[in-house]
Amino acid sequence: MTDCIYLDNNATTKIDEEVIGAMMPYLTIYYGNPSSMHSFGGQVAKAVQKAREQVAALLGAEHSEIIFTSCGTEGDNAAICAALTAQPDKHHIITTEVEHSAVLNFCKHLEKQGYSVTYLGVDSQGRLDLGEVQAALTGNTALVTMMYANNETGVIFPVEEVGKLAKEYGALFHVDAVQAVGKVPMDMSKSSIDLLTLSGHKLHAPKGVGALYARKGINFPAFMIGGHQERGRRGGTENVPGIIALGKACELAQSHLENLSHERQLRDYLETSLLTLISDTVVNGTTEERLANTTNIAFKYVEGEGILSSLNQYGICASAGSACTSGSMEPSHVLKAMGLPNSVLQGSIRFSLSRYTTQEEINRVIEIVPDIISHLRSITPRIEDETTSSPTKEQEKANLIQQILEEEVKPFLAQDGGDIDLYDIEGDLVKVVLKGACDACPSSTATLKLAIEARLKDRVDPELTVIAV
Ligand SMILES: Cc1ncc(COP(=O)(O)O)c(C=O)c1O
Repeated sequence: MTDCIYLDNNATTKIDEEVIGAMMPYLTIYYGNPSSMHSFGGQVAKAVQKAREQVAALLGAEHSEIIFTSCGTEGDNAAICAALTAQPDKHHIITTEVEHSAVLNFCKHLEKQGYSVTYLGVDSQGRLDLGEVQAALTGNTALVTMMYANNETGVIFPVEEVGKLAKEYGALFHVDAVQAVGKVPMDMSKSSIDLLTLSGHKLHAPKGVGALYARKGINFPAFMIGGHQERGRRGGTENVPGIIALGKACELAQSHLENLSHERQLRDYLETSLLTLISDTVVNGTTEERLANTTNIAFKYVEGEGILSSLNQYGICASAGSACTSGSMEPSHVLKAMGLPNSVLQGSIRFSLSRYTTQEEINRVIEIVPDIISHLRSITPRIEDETTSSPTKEQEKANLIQQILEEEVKPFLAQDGGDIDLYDIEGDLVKVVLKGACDACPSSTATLKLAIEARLKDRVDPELTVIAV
């Protein structure tokens, strides 16, 4: 299928024709290596430099502050690593529960390495509480990392205010702006942001290229260690065609920033029409601080998967939950963090528009969706909100770990006069404080840790990690 009504632009975007035109010669004619000493490579190095300036211009940054990467995930991981490596004495990170997995899963990984991470929640509108950010900051906080705009709801966080708070506590501030760049004007020269990630395929450049902004003066140890490329901050021969494409895409995005009313008007028309025509329909996330191209609508009492597959039959592409989690029946972690009821969690669909979306396409969607919803509501059992919430998989896992620690490990330790003073279960990480006979000897603590870990891995989940002190 090549011809569809594409309303899934937060997942990826169509490559702009001008972008293709700019990059093609670097796939065919100008294939030199920018590191080469000869002029065939030198002209490519000049083109890469121009692209760097185009990216910098969109961000209001200096060209030396731009590091090319392979994608948003790499940018997020590299920025977080750099911030932590630059401050080896600090071990605390603040992030939010609604991040993309590129940040969320990396933070979970860092917890296993011994970092402590605070995951800030959001309210039912997907908004962050600045008071909670302030309360979480300490002198030990190395980094605050959060998204500019949410990929599922489009809700925009007050990043400048968060950055100012982070500064007060001497913490670095990284922003995952993968969804925001090209949709929100930015000026790093006046910003409180230290590190910022963007990804080419979200702004009409190809997949496989991205960029990271690192404020001048920030110690940025290399994430990928190799050659001297990117001023020694990211080794490896550059993805030249991708970089040229990204530069052009940023130039085009900059000129389009003034025309975002196109997406906004179509999005508002789509949203208002669907809410008016279909009963039991709500918008997820605040409609105040929100990306112009995104609407996340809950069609209550039906399954999102059913809606998507019906839309697909009409050639309409949308999304239920983020692209990386769709395919599983688990409701979106973003909507769950907003504390929304089951009926809303199940039937939520994200429509994300672009500058290519037309009025005719939106009219067609408005024509089709009410029929789809009324048909699905007539043939499927109504999804009700639970009065008492059943435990999630995470809760079930935590309950089993608790049971094993209480009923098996504690009696075992007690045989030698030992006990567990405290334990804490956070996802796949179990922290255990041993006491009594066990705390006298470090080697016996290490042996007990291995024994507890082996039992939990065997009985609960092989991914579990135990820290015992
Ligand atoms: C907010 C956000 N951050 C990071 C990423 C990851 O970007 P990439 O797909 O380029 O790795 C995405 C992709 O959907 C995203 O929406």
